[in-house]
Amino acid sequence: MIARTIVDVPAAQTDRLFDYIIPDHLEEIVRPGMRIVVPFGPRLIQGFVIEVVQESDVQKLKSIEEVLDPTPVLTDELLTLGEWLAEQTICFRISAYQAMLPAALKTAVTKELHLLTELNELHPYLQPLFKEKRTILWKDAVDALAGHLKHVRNALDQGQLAVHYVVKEKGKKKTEKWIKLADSADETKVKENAHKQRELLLYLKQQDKALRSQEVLSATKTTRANLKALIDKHLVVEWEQETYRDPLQGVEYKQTPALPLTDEQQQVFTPISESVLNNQSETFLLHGVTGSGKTEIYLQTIEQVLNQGKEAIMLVPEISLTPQIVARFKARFGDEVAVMHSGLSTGEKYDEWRRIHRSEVKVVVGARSAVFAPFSKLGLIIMDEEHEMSYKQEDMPRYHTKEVAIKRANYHQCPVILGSATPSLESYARAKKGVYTLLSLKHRVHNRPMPTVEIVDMREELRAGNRSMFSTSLMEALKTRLERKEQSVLFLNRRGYSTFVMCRDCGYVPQCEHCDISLTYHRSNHSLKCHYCGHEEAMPSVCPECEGEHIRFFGTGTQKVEEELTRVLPEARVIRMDVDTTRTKGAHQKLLDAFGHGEADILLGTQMIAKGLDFPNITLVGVLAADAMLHIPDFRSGERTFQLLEQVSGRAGRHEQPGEVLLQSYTPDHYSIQLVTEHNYEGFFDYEMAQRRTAEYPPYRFMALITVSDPDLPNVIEKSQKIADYLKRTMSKETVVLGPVVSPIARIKDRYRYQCMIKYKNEPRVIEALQQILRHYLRDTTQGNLQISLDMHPYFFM
Ligand SMILES: Nc1ncnc2c1ncn2[C@@H]1O[C@H](COP(=O)(O)OP(=O)(O)OP(=O)(O)O)[C@@H](O)[C@H]1O
Ligand SMILES: [Zn+2]
Ligand SMILES: [Zn+2]
Repeated sequence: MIARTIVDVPAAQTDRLFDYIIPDHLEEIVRPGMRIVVPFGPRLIQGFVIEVVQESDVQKLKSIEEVLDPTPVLTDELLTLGEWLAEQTICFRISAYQAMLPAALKTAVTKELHLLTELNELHPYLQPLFKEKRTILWKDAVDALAGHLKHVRNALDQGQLAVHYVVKEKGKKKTEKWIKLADSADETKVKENAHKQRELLLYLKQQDKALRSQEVLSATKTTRANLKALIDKHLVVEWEQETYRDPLQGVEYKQTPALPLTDEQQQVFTPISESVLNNQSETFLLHGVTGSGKTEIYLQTIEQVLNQGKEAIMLVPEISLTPQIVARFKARFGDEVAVMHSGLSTGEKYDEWRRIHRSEVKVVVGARSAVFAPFSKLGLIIMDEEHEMSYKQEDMPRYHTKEVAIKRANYHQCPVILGSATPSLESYARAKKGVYTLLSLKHRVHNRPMPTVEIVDMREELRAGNRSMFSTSLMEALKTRLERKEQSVLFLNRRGYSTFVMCRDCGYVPQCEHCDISLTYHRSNHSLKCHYCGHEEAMPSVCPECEGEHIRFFGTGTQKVEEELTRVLPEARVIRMDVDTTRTKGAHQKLLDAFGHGEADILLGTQMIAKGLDFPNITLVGVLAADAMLHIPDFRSGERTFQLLEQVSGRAGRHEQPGEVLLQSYTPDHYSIQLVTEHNYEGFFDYEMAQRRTAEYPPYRFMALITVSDPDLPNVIEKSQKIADYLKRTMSKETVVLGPVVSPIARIKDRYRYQCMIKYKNEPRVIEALQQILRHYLRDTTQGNLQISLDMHPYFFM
């Protein structure tokens, strides 16, 4: 038998199947989706078995050296998905497969076999192995059983054995003592007057399953000595069992029942629920204003999926994967929930993944990569805050989570829900065209009012002599909250600072005359540059608009704001949340808890406080610089600004008390800011779509970004020019090829970077042309220093 294998060498030459002989003693065990160790040149490397076939065309094959997994880590579905992913994003298949697995599986892992039943129930071949201990090394089993591994397979299938993985570098695994009633428990061995022992036995009988020793002792208020007596009499068996590192251990979740849905909620719930019940692969776009109760809909849809015996993936952007969100899911579904996000240690992530892999949980709440959760009976995928950019992966494979979700849902014939108060233009446009089913929640739960939003013109403040970062109205509003003992949120957007130039007198920001994109300041030659088309101009010393002299670039940090805040409002208790204050584990939760318990009056923070917060006492939201993101050189910056402001505003007045929002801005007339005052998503959509149509940007066009880099500048210029020329020659007339131009980050790690962009509509040959470019420069990229990276639907133009 032959294993067709993808080997772990991420390179163009090795991005294909290699055949290996499956030695006889492994024949029963090797299946597609398992990791194996194979000889490759002089080395031994890892690989994934893709297919098992009878014959190979290749002569002189080598043999598989070792099998790393007793059961496949990738299902058939995920194997096919990886192939698709590699093609769509133009990456190596090995990179696609590795993106689907927890990092721990890329490193050395020891496998163990654990006995779950009585020794004598095992196949005679296996019994000697488990005579002395209930856990043995997988490797020892392979050595001892050469040729009879199929018995292990059968025992695994029958649930007599289980596979445990131990991440080597994480060292010690955690174990606990477990007990259960022995199968042939002869109760007459317990003396009449040994009440405690009898009680213990009775309890185990009633529970009729394996239990943690410690739990049983405290439930029956018995001592260890009593238990020991029963074990010695062979009435009870005890063993050590590996426990999972539970990232949420010690946190108690009170069970919450489903809330009766409001009429509006019911109206969107019905079609989704029909789709779930009819096993339809349908994509819903749930557009619901902030506080409209989208999460409750997610919860109840998941419940329905679980009732069908199926599984659900709940995707949340990394940044809003807050303890508060996790708590809402844990409170509804308890132990059925696994959590996956970057805050977990390698070991924890691995444990959560295994709980999914072994079908011990039915719901996973997680960031981007959780879309690959190895469920086999998937009934639903939800993507909350679907407009968030973090759903796009920025390293190979550069996939968008939404596309993967829809692909998987297609395979499993189940619905996808994309939810947001501010959907991406792409998704909303597709929903309007009927590609997705549009569902709307236009009102907050129980018709609570949306917060009132007011724009504060910071140019006026400057004119009136106020040079501080807080406007007079914001100070007033903060003071009122202090008096009323209500809470405020202050939001500082740090993204986008310091790259753009702005006039502080009139709010003017220099734009490229060809691209409608803010120009970027270049310190080195004191100039302004467009990163789409290469246009360059001198940095003005006075504002071309108002001739004012306060034209410069911009920047401030949360720490500075905090200092200023304590100076002007010394009586206010402030909690600051940013990357610095949330670095340690659990800090995020602690700060939010403190704020939730009313230990502070003001929560000051960055992006991480923009979403998911649901605190009843917040009645004021202040945004210090609403325009900060508006001027990032990216055609989506208007969209992002609207989305972010609408989301932050949504934190105010979610419960009984009404909310107020103040947006400080130097460009108060910009539509992305203006339309937030009316919470007018539709209006924003129409306006922005018109812009995109004129400038030929997505969703009217697709885009692809090609970045070329090399330590040798002339080489980068030459190669990127040739690539652009080739594309211009091969693409159809309507397709626009922009560049080559210097990348916004012109040099990284001594590599000079240039980029080209393609804007296309109907261009079936795009992927092929790009692959052709990669092939053409194969020698330069493997033997020289040249790098060419491709991003099919770019979200970052750096
Ligand atoms: N049917 C209901 N009855 C009573 N309260 C509800 C109901 N549905 C939701 N709520 C409550 O309304 C508040 C807002 O709901 P939720 O957080 O689900 O909104 P959301 O649309 O997800 O908001 P956002 O997009 O702003 O995060 C929550 O406190 C929630 O418990
Ligand atoms: Zn000006
Ligand atoms: Zn330009």
